[in-house]
Amino acid sequence: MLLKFTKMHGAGNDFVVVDLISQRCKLRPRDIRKLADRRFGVGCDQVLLVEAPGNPEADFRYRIFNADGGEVEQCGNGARCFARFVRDRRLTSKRVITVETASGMIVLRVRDNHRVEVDMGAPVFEPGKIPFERTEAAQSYSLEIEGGSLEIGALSMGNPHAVHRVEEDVQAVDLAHLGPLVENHPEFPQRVNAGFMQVLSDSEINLRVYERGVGETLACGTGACAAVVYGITRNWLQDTVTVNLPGGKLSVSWQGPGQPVIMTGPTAVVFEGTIRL
Ligand SMILES: N[C@@H](CCC[C@H](N)C(=O)O)C(=O)O
Repeated sequence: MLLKFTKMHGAGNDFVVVDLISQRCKLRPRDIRKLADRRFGVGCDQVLLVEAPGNPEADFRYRIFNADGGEVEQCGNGARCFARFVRDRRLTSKRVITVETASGMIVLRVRDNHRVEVDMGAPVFEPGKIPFERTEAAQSYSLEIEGGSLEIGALSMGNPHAVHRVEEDVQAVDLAHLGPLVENHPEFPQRVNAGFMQVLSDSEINLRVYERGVGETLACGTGACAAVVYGITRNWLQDTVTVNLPGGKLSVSWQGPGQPVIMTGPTAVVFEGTIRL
């Protein structure tokens, strides 16, 4: 089977985007892993599928697969690339696009200079909905790791996140070691994306994210939203924050509980291609 795709990235978080409206094809987990493979395939953190919506209120259905082949609920940087893709391919001419995801509807607003603003919806703190095996929601939790404890914030941005604040330079964190310990912690039954944030001021943070099903990424949009929300709930941050990630900058705003998180950032097309699966 020959599959057409577009390789894109948002602040270095890279994607293989596949239009399943104009071409018919059923991708199995092993096809996803091959597309994501940086040596034997195209290479990406996530494969994004553009499909016709099931819900009449949506313009498209947006499906997301991590590099390990698992389908997940949400991807913020991918959402921006999704908006650019459907406009570049003339699947829509709208600048405000509503998409259906596994965790509900999100709204994408196309701005100038290939930037897109995403309304990610409100963060969810109830442990059962993250899911996180604690009985009550708290501002922070102590997570047992290798006999010690790590203070984290835990919340869902449609997908699960744990965020830890470091006092030192975030580049000094041994993410290759700590990331998998947090990602696979038994109290997160569906695993978790693990963010490590350094607060530079009340409006700027540095962030590194070890993504569930991927490993360290150059940027994680939902991870940036989760870190800013956690920082605001702890009174470390004000309502609009610049997030510096290894691959670029995102802007995240949140007005407080029940309000949507708004994330803005860049999109880029790297190349288009065809692959035999
Ligand atoms: N890179 C994404 C998040 C992708 C999904 C994540 N790895 C998960 O398993 O939840 C983003 O930009 O949000």
